[in-house]
Amino acid sequence: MEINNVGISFGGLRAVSNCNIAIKPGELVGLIGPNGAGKTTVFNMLTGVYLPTEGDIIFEGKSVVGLKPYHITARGIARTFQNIRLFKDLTVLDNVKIPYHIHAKHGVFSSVFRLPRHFRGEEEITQKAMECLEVFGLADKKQELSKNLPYGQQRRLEIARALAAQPRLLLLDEPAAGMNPHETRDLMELIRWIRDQFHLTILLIEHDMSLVMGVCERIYVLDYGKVIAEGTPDEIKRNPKVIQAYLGEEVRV
Ligand SMILES: Nc1ncnc2c1ncn2[C@@H]1O[C@H](COP(=O)(O)OP(=O)(O)OP(=O)(O)O)[C@@H](O)[C@H]1O
Repeated sequence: MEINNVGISFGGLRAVSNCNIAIKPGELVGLIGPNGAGKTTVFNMLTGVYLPTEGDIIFEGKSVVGLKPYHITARGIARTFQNIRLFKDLTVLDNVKIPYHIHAKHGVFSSVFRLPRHFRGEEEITQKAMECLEVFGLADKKQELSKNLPYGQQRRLEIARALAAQPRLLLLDEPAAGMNPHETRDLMELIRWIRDQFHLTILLIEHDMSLVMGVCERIYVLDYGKVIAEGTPDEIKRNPKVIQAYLGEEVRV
């Protein structure tokens, strides 16, 4: 994935400018920066929520700029949100089944007329969704309404649902927000594991510096909408520009 000279303005505000980020297949990369630096805006441009004012975003050799979020998901990019956005009144299982339909082979025709192909397709989707829930330790919660899960499990379910869209690039917006240190550590191990297991590329936004440093192989730092540094966790920790950008914020490294 390549973000080439991307920028966006909201009225007079340059939220992101001249942003260049390149991620190779299989990398686990962090995107960090102080509050309001433009991290979520970058995710919103990658997923078609916002249209960049300039620049291009190339995924697997083709531009995704101008595509609708649904089409971008179908092209292989899935995300989670800073504020959990589950289908609250659906069960845990249904939350994970829905994205599998993007790739379902049984079409609308066989579903409307309840043809055998529809039932075979549904069975296959249920099985895949259950396997996905197993990975996230949520299989025994399959019939619960997602809104009734404890917070940490809702966060895991959101990642499970993103994974169910069978992406090749997974974007995680503060996946550990609100989790306790124990849950956070487990989640980070899980993120590494799913990257390896499902051959994913992952870009994640995270506020907890120790966490980003521990899990990511490479990090980009945004400040006032600009990439001010890129490097390994060690390089980033020592980078004077990064230290300067974080002055006044609590930095846990
Ligand atoms: N739809 C919008 N309309 C106007 N301004 C916006 C919009 N979306 C984002 N912004 C502004 O763009 C800037 C970057 O916001 P963004 O949410 O991307 O930052 P962030 O780095 O993700 O911050 P945080 O760490 O606090 O989540 C902020 O000044 C924000 O107020």
